[in-house]
Amino acid sequence: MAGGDDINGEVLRKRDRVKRAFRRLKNAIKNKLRKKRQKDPPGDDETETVGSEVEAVVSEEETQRREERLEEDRKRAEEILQRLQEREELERKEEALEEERREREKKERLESLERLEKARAKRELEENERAEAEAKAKVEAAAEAERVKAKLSVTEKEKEAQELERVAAEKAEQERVAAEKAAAEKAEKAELERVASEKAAAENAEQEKIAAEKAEQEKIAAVKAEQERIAAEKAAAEKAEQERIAAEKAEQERIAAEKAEQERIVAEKAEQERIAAEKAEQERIAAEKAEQEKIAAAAEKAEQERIAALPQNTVDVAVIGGGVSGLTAARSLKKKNPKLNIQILEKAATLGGRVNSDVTSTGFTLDRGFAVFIDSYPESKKLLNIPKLKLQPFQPGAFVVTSEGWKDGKALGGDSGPIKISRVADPLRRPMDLFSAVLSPVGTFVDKVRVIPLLYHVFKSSVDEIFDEAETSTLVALKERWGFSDQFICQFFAPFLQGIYLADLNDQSSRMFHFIFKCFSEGSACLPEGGMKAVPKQLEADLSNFISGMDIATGCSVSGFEAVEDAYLVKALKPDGSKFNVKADKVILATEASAAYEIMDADEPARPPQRSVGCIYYSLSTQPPVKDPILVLNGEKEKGTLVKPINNLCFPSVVSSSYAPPGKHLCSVTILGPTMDLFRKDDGAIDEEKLDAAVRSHLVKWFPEVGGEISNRWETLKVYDVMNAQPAQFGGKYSANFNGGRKAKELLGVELPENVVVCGDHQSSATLNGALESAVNAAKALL
Ligand SMILES: Cc1cc2nc3c(=O)[nH]c(=O)nc-3n(C[C@H](O)[C@H](O)[C@H](O)COP(=O)(O)OP(=O)(O)OC[C@H]3O[C@@H](n4cnc5c(N)ncnc54)[C@H](O)[C@@H]3O)c2cc1C
Repeated sequence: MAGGDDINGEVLRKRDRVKRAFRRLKNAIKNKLRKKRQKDPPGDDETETVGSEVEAVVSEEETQRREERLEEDRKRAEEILQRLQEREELERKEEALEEERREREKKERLESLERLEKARAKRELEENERAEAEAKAKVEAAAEAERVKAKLSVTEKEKEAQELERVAAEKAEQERVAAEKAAAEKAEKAELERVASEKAAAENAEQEKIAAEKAEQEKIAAVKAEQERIAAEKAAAEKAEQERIAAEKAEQERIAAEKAEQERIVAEKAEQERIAAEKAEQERIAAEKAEQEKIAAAAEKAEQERIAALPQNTVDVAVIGGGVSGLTAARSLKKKNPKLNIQILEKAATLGGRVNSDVTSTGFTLDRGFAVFIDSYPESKKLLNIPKLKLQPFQPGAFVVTSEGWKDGKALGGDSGPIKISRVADPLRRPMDLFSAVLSPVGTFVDKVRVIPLLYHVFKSSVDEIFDEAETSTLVALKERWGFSDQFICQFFAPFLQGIYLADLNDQSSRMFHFIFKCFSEGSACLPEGGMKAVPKQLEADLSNFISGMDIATGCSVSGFEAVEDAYLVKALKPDGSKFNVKADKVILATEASAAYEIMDADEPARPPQRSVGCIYYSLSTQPPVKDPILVLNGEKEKGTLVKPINNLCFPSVVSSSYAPPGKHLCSVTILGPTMDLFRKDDGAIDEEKLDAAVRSHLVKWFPEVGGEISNRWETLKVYDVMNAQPAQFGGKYSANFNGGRKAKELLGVELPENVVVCGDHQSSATLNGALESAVNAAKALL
């Protein structure tokens, strides 16, 4: 029995242990749940926080975008709120599930406990029943034993019966013990089974508990994971939100910066616009001012022009051009009618035109191109006070430089021979030269004889008769009419006449040849004291004798004239560009032909070609190589080349000492226009150094005895390059003529308006005489 109590006690202890274990498990679960709730309380203020943060970053300045953002924030906040509510709901559901689970577990445990209690009660009951059965069996066995004993005592049989009874009792006892033992074993087995079952149940329960705990843990882990997920989600959402806010903030900052930049740009632009507007305004004001000034200036200019257009001088006659023809025309008019008011308008700074000279600072007089005054010019003799010019004559004839051999008037050819300088004499005027003239190597003896009929012809013929003759070229006249040899023409006539007419003998008129030969034969080539400018100076001085009514304006270039009322307004410009207008009843055009065409704004149907010439002056401190006042001609066959550029030369200071200061001499070298052109540079100017070198080299060949002087000591004073020196007057429509042969009312094919006449060498002959003559005719025509 004691063993059975132990078993029962053990079962009860085990049951208590199981109960305690369940209680601990239950409490542990409760604690865990409570702690979890304390640890993760539901976050009610999240929405507010997010909302406030959202609100905090909202910029007041963003209007539309801000509203949009607010709307987005609001939606986002709602989403978050909804998510939180969902999470709360989820948690509530989880709690309910948890509660339900707990209830279910509790119920299961209670049921389990009830089952265990019932099993225990059943087992107790069975134990009791078994104990009662055992006790009953014992009582019955005792009663049987008593009955057997009672029977044995009666008889042997009874003894035997007793023995049997004892054996039976013993057997029964053994059986009882065995039964008890079996029962005990059975009970023990049952107890063991129960214990085992309890153990198994406990283990099962423990495993279930562990499983439940594990499940709980898993659930907790799941919840935790879910919470973590939610937290992560929340963190991610928060992070995303923060990032979004940060991005938004950055965006806002960017926008703000952009806005600030835009504002700055706008402000800058506005400033620029303001400056530009200011500038434009200033420019407008300036332009307005400029316009006003322009208007004022234009008005002033118009006024000036109006005033300028008014004639500065109102005269009877305006003479355009202050060369010898213009001066002579004015003087002729004044002599005929001293009451006339005359205005001379001259383009250049000085009067005289092509007859002019410069005086150097060292006292040399340089005519602007070699020129001579021929004292036998008929018009000069009439118009000028010849003695007053203090003319100094050249010796008649010339020195001629030759270098080639000739035979019977024909060139021998071959190389140049030795240089010879020979005199070509005029034995009629210098009988002492007869002998040398005959012996001179220049020309043949026949040539010297043939000069006599030529001289006779020009002596006996008047100028009119000469100009009435049939006109040929000079070359034709020399060769065919007078029969001169090539040698004589080449050595004498060519350089002599080309020096006067600046053109080939082919391009010179036979009339002009006869005329000039007559003048040279009857008179002398002279140099006035003080140079050729003495001629216009005398004319100018004559004009100044007229006390009134004679105005001379130099530096006034006439551009044209127009008829105004019954007069002409002659328009001129002063050197400073200001206008100088003259109202004149009558006009004399006394310019070169080209200028006259321009002033008349006329076509130039017969504008004559112009001849040009060059001249280079040297100063020398020693005696000149030619001591006579004579012209030196280049009689070489080849002339007018780069190495033989000289056409003729003279020493003016030997003719007239006034041309050079004391102790000095002046050498004048003439180079014809075509030869000058050989020394022209690309810009048209003369390469003076090159020309000078060539001339000096040529001079050294002519005068080798003073070659060193020429090369080293002669000083170059000036080079004159005279374009438009003379109009060509042969071969064209308007050849040279004489004594009013050409009307002063017509400018080489251009009819002139009423009260306008023209004069100048182009109207007569291209000489000083022609210019004077044309002036007289023009004056006559005007009055
Ligand atoms: C280098 C040289 C050597 C000469 N040698 C000799 C010689 O030895 N013997 C001889 O007889 N002749 C010689 N002559 C020729 C002689 O000098 C001229 O035939 C003569 O001077 C012509 O005079 P002119 O009045 O007709 O013309 P110019 O003397 O030319 O006078 C014309 C004037 O008009 C002016 N003029 C032009 N245009 C205007 C304008 N728009 N408005 C106002 N004024 C204007 C000019 O400035 C000039 O002063 C030589 C000429 C030159 C150039």
